[in-house]
Amino acid sequence: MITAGIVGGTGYTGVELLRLLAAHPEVRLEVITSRGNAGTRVDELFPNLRGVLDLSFTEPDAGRLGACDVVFFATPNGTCMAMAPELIERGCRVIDLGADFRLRDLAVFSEWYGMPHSCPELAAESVYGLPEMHREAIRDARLVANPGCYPTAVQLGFLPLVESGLVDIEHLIADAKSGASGAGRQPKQHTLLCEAAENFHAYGAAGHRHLPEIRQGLAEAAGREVGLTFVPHLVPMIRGIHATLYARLRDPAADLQGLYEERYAAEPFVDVLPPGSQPETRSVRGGNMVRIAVHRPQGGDMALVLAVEDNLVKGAAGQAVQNMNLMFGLDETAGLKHVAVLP
Ligand SMILES: NC(=O)C1=CN([C@@H]2O[C@H](COP(=O)(O)OP(=O)(O)OC[C@H]3O[C@@H](n4cnc5c(N)ncnc54)[C@H](OP(=O)(O)O)[C@@H]3O)[C@@H](O)[C@H]2O)C=CC1
Ligand SMILES: CC(=O)N[C@@H](CCC(=O)OP(=O)(O)O)C(=O)O
Repeated sequence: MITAGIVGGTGYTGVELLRLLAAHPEVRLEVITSRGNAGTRVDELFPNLRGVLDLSFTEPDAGRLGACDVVFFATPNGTCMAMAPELIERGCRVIDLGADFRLRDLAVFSEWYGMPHSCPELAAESVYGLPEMHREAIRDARLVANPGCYPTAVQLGFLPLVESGLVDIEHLIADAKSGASGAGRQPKQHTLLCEAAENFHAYGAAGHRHLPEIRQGLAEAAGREVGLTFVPHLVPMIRGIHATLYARLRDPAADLQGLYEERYAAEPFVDVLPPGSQPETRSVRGGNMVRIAVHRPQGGDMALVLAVEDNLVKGAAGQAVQNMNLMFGLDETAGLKHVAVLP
């Protein structure tokens, strides 16, 4: 059995990790931290875990966490980089669900996240945990940077087009919508029921912190810089991301359906839908699957890609478990085979 710890077990990604790891056949959860709830039983706070998890929250302690095989950070940005060096020194492997190790250029990190980076050496060795791009490197990584929720959907949606050179990569457009759990569990005015329900709006139109992360991944896939307009929106639902992606085709006769089916044929968590499909967020709710449909509206020269994921699963905790499975040589789908919840 692999022993696991979670730092930050009371946020939405933390409790989602608990749900997935409690049912994982190869994992024993040893430590789950919360400074604000230390001493409280996990199932007192989260009754969905009654009878499946006999643990209480503790203070984050490097000694106890460092004895685990793997430690997940489901914490605000800046937390993982403060603790990861000591844990890795103690021999455990680390998966950060936050953004501390996602960006290669640490000046770009500081610009978007408003903090200096405290461990550039670890940043240099960390692996960006998008298995569909970096599967082999993830297997050997000591430190994995789990991608952001929007970047997972947008990169997977664009990858086949960008890798193949079939589209104009200077003018990519990503129009994405997220449910409110993406904003985390901390109370914020814009996610109050009376603000978010019966309401719909864009945010971050001038620049969102996921823009440099998406650009970095797509540039790597393309072999050169890409131009991207990315606009996120908040929709009145709890879970789910829907990304509508646009790119101008350089070869309007290209077989887009065949391209996507071939690129993702061996991927356990990317489902390319039949021609003409329009995926719904509820088709991935609670599951680790990304469902993608590719269109060429009116047979014109624009490629239109529709991608849906659950922001808390493939966009966060599920992808983190997928990465852990790769790091420990397990079946990549272990603990992630459950079907989405519909309706
Ligand atoms: N929500 C989403 O859809 C996604 C979120 N993420 C990322 O995952 C991370 C967690 O997100 P989310 O679950 O929404 O976060 P929350 O803000 O809801 O939860 C934060 C958790 O971290 C703990 N925590 C906060 N500060 C510290 C600290 N300094 N040291 C140790 N523990 C701390 C908190 O517990 P306590 O204060 O009691 O210790 C709490 O359990 C974030 O980096 C987020 O950006 C990534 C992808 C998607
Ligand atoms: C709806 C909503 O507010 N979503 C969050 C993004 C989700 C997230 O947590 O992103 P990181 O993992 O990079 O922090 C936002 O736009 O800030």
